[in-house]
Amino acid sequence: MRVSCSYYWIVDAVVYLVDAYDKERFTESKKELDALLSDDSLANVPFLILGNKIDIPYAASEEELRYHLGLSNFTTGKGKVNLVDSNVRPLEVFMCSVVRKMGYGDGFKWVSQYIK
Ligand SMILES: Nc1nc2c(ncn2[C@@H]2O[C@H](COP(=O)(O)OP(=O)(O)OP(=O)(O)O)[C@@H](O)[C@H]2O)c(=O)[nH]1
Repeated sequence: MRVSCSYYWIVDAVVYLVDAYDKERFTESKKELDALLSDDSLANVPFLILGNKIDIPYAASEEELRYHLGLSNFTTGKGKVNLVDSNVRPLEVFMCSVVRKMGYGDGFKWVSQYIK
């Protein structure tokens, strides 16, 4: 059963939270992410990918997560990057720890520049 379309109507951005510690589920995470990225109703919507649980030593690094999610060549750059005329969907990976309250703030700041 596919229910994802019932989660959103008008979407300014997608925040996709991945457990960076749960390496066995990276394939599943990639599959779900790919489905969202290829969804026509989300075309051009900025994607913030958060790699969570980096307080755990064995958690994947940012580079590892990019690789396993197939994003190595698709991230558009941190900081202020003007993509207005480029027709490129803003997409970036930020690592975070929700329990330590760190990392996600930079991600939300980054994505907010693309929300009108
Ligand atoms: N160490 C650590 N634990 C966290 C962090 N964020 C959430 N957790 C813990 O992880 C446990 C499970 O939460 P999630 O991984 O979010 O679980 P879930 O996504 O609902 O479940 P799954 O779909 O099975 O992964 C809870 O005990 C959380 O407290 C984090 O940043 N660091």
